[in-house]
Amino acid sequence: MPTPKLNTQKPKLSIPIIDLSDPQSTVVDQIHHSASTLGFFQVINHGIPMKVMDHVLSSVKSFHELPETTRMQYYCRDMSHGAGYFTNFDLYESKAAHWRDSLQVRLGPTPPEWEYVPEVCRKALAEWDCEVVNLGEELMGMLSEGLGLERERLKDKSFMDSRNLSGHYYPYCPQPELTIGLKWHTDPGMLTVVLQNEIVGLQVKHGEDWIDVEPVPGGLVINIADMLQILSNDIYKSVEHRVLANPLREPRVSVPYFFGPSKVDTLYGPLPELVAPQKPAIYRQFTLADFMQRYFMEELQGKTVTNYFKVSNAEVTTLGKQVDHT
Ligand SMILES: O=C(O)CCC(=O)C(=O)O
Ligand SMILES: [Fe+2]
Repeated sequence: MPTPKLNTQKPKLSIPIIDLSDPQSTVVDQIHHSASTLGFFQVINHGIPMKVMDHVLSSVKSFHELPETTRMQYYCRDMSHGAGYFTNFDLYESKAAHWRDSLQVRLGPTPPEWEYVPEVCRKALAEWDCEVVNLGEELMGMLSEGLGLERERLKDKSFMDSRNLSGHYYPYCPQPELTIGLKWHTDPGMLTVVLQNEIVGLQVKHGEDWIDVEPVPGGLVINIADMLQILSNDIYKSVEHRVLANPLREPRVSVPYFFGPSKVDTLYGPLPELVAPQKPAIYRQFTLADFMQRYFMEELQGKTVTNYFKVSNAEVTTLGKQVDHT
């Protein structure tokens, strides 16, 4: 009898789907587990009506499908009015061009000048902002609890008052293997909530593998970003992700909504509650201005920014303060 072949293939990992209508304590555990491992999860039964989600996706899609001359009225590569539209957002800096167009809107702390936001999207995006702010606070509350902190701790405005969204459009790419939709990166802020249509493309790094984030009807993708990894002293993981160029005729539409801090001169670092002599701070303190400057520098060099702010072994710290060896 032939010996049965050992199945050496690894089981296919998938991004967990968390049902927010499950009992709170289960949800907190599941969110804590996903945030500390893959750094990504999806939520369903989050309370945001499907109609609102569909409206956001369809209005973003409509904008990107307007005649070029109409779209170009909104073309703007800086965010001085709180809105911008650009093809290949990092065209002037990146080594590889991205096969994607993006509409970008800053929602907070200062609202956009709405006349600079494409008219077809105004209503849907304003409505989306209200819904996602609530969901974001809810999630932050549960992420706080997962760390054994007061529910309100991470909901603090100083961590989440910057709110931005992108309306990405990934059109059909004739040679998808030769380019990318969006290069690998980590998100700089605290937490990202991604609404995506039914076209797959987003992938998350896990070891040497890339895991597809399969679209789930009514689901929203949540990922931990760099600042939250740092604040949690590496308990939560900000994980690299990318989007493949779209090989399908149907466009891929996605709307990530980014929460983060906004005060450029406030000091950030691991929360003192999460630092103890046996759990020293992994990161030093820094200002948001330092952080953002580094984010773009490291990105250009193909590195993640969090490494840059790590305390070197010689300067192990306790209670978030540098230990003075002199
Ligand atoms: O398009 C997506 O699904 C994700 C986009 C993304 O990762 C980003 O804009 O940071
Ligand atoms: Fe991202």
